[in-house]
Amino acid sequence: MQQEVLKAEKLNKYFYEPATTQVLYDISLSIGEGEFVSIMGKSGCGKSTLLYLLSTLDTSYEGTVDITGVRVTGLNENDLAGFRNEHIGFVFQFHYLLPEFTVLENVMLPALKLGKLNREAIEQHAMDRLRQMDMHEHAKKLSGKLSGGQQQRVAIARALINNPRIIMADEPTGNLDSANTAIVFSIFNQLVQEGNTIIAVTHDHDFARKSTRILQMADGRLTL
Ligand SMILES: Nc1ncnc2c1ncn2[C@@H]1O[C@H](COP(=O)(O)OP(=O)(O)OP(=O)(O)O)[C@@H](O)[C@H]1O
Repeated sequence: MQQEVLKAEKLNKYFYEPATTQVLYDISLSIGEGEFVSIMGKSGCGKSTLLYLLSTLDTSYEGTVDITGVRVTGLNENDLAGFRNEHIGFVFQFHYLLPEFTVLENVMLPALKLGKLNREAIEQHAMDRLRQMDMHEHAKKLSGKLSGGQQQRVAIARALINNPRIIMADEPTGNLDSANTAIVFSIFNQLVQEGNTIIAVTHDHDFARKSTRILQMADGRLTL
C-alpha cells in the first residue's frame, strides 16, 4: 500500500477578528507518498487557510495533523521550524527570495540553516538544483534582477535544497506566463516521479487536471 505522508483529522479553523468566523469545517484527509494533489475552489473558500494548517505555518486550529508519522499538532514553534526546514519545501508567494542576495545564496540558505552539510557540499547541491531548473547560468546574479518566472524557478530550487519529501505550493503558477507554467509543471511532475509528494493550491484548471488528485473545496468544506 502507498505510504501515508500526511493525515489531517477533523480540522476546524476560526478567525476571531473582526468577528468570530469559522472558515474550515471538519476537514479530514489522507495523502500518500508520490501523490500530486491540487486544492481548488472559489476565492475565499479556505484553500490557503487549509494549506497553512497542513504545512504547520498556522498552529491555531482544532483537530490534528500528522506528517510523515509525526504528530505536528501541538509542537512548539522551535520544533516546527526545524521540522519544516527538513521535511517541507515551500513554494509560497510570501516566501520571497531575498533580492539583495544572489540566486545561489538564496538557494543555499535553507541548507545552511539545517547545518547538515559543509558549505562546499551545499553549494554543489544548490548548483545541481539550479541546473535542474535551467537557472544555473544565473547563479551569480542578484535574485531581484530576475523576471517573475525565473524567480519562481529559483524559489522551487530553494524549496528542494534539503530534499524534502513534501512540497507545498500556493498558486505556484499564479503569476507565470504559459511557457513558465509548463516548466513549473514539468518540474513538479518529475518530482512526483521521484516519489515526492506535492500539495498545491491552484486556480489553474489545466495545471490541476495534470495532478493525480483534485481536492475541491466550497465554503470551508471539502466537497470532493
Ligand atoms: N487573517 C485572517 N483574519 C480573518 N479572516 C481571514 C484571515 N485570513 C483569511 N480569512 C478569511 O478566511 C476565508 C478563507 O480565506 P482563504 O485565503 O483561505 O481563501 P482562498 O480560498 O485561499 O482564497 P483565494 O483563492 O482568493 O486565495 C475568507 O473568507 C477570508 O476572508
